[in-house]
Amino acid sequence: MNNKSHQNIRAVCAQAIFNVLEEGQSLSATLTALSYQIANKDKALVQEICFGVMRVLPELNFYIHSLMSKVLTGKNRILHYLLLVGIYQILYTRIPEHAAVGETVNAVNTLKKTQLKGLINGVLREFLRQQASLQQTFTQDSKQQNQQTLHPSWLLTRLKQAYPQQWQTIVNANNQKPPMWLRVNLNQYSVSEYQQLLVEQQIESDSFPELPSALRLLSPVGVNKLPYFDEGAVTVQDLSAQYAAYLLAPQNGEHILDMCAAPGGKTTHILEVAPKAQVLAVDIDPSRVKRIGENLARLKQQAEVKVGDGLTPENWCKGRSFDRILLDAPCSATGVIRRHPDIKWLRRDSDIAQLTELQHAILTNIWSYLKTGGTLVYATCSILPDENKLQIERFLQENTSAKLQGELKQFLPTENGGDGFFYAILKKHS
Ligand SMILES: C[S@@+](CC[C@H](N)C(=O)[O-])C[C@H]1O[C@@H](n2cnc3c(N)ncnc32)[C@H](O)[C@@H]1O
Repeated sequence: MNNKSHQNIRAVCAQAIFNVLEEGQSLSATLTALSYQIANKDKALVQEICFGVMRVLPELNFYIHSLMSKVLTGKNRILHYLLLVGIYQILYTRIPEHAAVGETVNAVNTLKKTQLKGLINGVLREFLRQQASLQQTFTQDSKQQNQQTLHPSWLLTRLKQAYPQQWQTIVNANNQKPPMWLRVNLNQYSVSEYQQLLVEQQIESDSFPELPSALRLLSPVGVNKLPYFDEGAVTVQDLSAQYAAYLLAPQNGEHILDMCAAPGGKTTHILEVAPKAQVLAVDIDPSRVKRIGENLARLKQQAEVKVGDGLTPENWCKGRSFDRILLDAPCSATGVIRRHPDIKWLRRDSDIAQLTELQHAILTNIWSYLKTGGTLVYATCSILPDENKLQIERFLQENTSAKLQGELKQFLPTENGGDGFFYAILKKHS
């Protein structure tokens, strides 16, 4: 795309946030769709603003509701989101105030609402005048206690119930920017060898003794900065997600089903651990399935890749059976809120029961394709017991051929550590 199609980036941010909060689109998907409007040099700032607004949304809304007697609605709703973009920059970026306000006010023209330029300018300037007292009210007023957690109340209720001692730590971890973890391809480099390559690029990292492949970068970088990324030397993958392939313990020559596999983060790890395993990777979403192929190609790995529904395996794997199955089930993603803060505003309490039923149905359908003596690893990036512990307890009660191996693993998100994740290893007996 040429530069002419690049827009005022504050306007693009307001549009992206509108698409998430009014249209229910995921932030990553909407930013991909809008990316042709954003110059490469601006991409990091757009990400920073949009993800940041999602992270602190209740705080920004509190300021706007304090400053305006009537919030913007209807055809002018997009300007409400532009105001969030403006205030976020003032509070959370190093952009000088005058530039943050000036650029945000200019975006009103791009959004073809020129008649409201004065209003947007006025609200932002009033915010600058009242900033200190508004911030104090937000952080200290006991009426704002729920809002201060920056989480929706339905999720807070569930977290408090499940983790009466830890919910605050979870909420704090969810409100941080996520660390960037790498999975080193041990077929190419040891962790210490790759760390050395990183040092040569002035990229600092920590290793993590518990997992042989994991490295945490002290500050995130674009993948184009990672040595030999295109040659498959490393994959970007959170620490907790890296347990999946080790718990599955695939062996060369075995038949493995990677169910709900897209975009293939765990498929490629399975093949790094057992390069001669016969892997079938299946996912319901054709556009995401394409990305499994791209990831396999980067790592020069072979697998059978199919679009298929976990609810109807008879349509795509009739007559086959597997030594091991990884079911990385669709879930609330409540363990990865710090990576996808839009989840807080896209999910509804009622989604949890629906997801729990979907997970149960996929697990039950897929179980009959596991050989006797085989292993199934059930995984989610959720921290809610309904999708995890209670799900597995119900399955064990209903299926006498299933036995739990080892303990259930519920990882909670930790600051600078891994995401929230859950694993259960199930063995099939006759
Ligand atoms: C947690 S993501 C998988 C991440 C992947 N395993 C990885 O490591 O890269 C869950 C996946 O489940 C897929 N999915 C949702 N419902 C499904 C269904 N009924 N059958 C198959 N896949 C489904 C989604 O398209 C999504 O890609």
